[in-house]
Amino acid sequence: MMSSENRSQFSVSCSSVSEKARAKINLALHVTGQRPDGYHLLDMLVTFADHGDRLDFMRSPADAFTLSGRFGEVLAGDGGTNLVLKARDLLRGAIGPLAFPVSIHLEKNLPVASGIGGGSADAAATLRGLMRLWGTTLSAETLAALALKLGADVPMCLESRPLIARGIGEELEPVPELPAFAMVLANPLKGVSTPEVFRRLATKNNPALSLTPSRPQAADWLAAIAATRNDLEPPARELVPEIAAMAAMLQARGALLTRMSGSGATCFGIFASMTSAEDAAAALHDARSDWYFQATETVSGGA
Ligand SMILES: C[C@](O)(CO)[C@H](O)COP(=O)(O)OP(=O)(O)OC[C@H]1O[C@@H](n2ccc(N)nc2=O)[C@H](O)[C@@H]1O
Ligand SMILES: Nc1ncnc2c1ncn2[C@@H]1O[C@H](COP(=O)(O)OP(=O)(O)OP(=O)(O)O)[C@@H](O)[C@H]1O
Repeated sequence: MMSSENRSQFSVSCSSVSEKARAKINLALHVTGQRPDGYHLLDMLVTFADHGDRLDFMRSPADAFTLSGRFGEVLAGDGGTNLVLKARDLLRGAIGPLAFPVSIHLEKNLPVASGIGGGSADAAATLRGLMRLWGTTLSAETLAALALKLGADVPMCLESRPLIARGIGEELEPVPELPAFAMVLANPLKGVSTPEVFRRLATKNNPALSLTPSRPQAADWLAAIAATRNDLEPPARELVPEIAAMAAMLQARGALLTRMSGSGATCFGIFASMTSAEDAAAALHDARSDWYFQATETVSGGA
C-alpha cells in the first residue's frame, strides 16, 4: 500500500531509461558550525560537470545490477552496498508494489571517494531514472527527504544545476547567473574518507560565504570565487600530499583558478576556454598517466 503522506503520482511507465550522473564541483565550501549530531554546517557554491557516470534502467524479470567503466572494478565487490541499490530500495519502499523488478547498469567513469560526489550523483540519478521507469513522481518534500537519507550531497545532485547549498546540503538556492566554466578535474587516484577530513578540521566556525550571485561576467564570478575557500582543503592536504602537486600542475598549465572539491582529493582548474582545458588535460595525462585528468565544461545556471 502506498502511504498517503508520500503522495505519489503515477503516469505511463517506459521499458528503459538512461540518466547522466554529473560530477559535483564545490566551487566554494565554508564550514560554519556543527550540529549536535556531529554533522557540520556548510555554506557552499556548487556546480555540475558535463562529465559523469551513466545509468541505464530496464524492466526485467528480476532485479539485477551490473557495472562497467574505468572505475567499475573498484565497486565490483561491494556486496550490495552500492548507493544505487540503496536508492532503488528506498524509492521502492516509498512507492510500493507498482515498482516492478529492474535491471540497472552503472557505467562508472568518476573516481571513487574523490570529493566530486560520484556515489551521490549515482543515487540521485537512480531516483530520477526509476521515477521515470516506474512512471511515478513523489512530492518535492518526500523526494528531498528520501535523497537526504542517502547522503548529504544527494539533494543537490538531484538538481544537478548551479546552487548555493546550506545546512548540511539540504537548503538549496538556485544560482541562475552562474556561467559555464571550462575545467580540468585532477585526481591522484587515492581515495579520501570524508569523515576523516571533517575530523581533522582545526576550526569549525568560519565566516559564511559572501557572494553576490548577480554578477553577469565569468571574470567577475572568478574574482568572487577566488575570494572564497574550501575549508576542507587544509586537512585533506595533510592526508594527501599529492593535492599540492596537482594544484601546482594545473596552475603551470594555465589554470586561472585551482581549488579542491568537497573533501578531496579531486582538484579542479578553471581555464579560459575548452581548447586550453583539453590541451592541459592531455599534457597532464602525458606527465602522470597513473593519475586522472578530465577536461569538462560545467553547466550554466541559465541552461
Ligand atoms: C563534503 C561534501 O562533499 C560537500 O559537498 C558533502 O558534505 C559530503 O556529503 P556526502 O559524501 O553525501 O556525506 P555523507 O555520506 O552524508 O556523510 C559522510 C560523513 O561525513 C561527515 N559529514 C558529512 C557532511 C557534513 N555536512 N558534515 C559531516 O560531518 C559525517 O561524519 C558523515 O557521517
Ligand atoms: N555508486 C557509487 N559510486 C561511488 N562510491 C560509492 C557508490 N556506492 C557506494 N559507494 C561508496 O561511497 C563512498 C563515497 O564514494 P563517493 O565516490 O561518492 O565519494 P565522494 O566523491 O568523496 O563524495 P562526496 O563528494 O559526496 O564526499 C565510497 O567509499 C564508496 O565505496
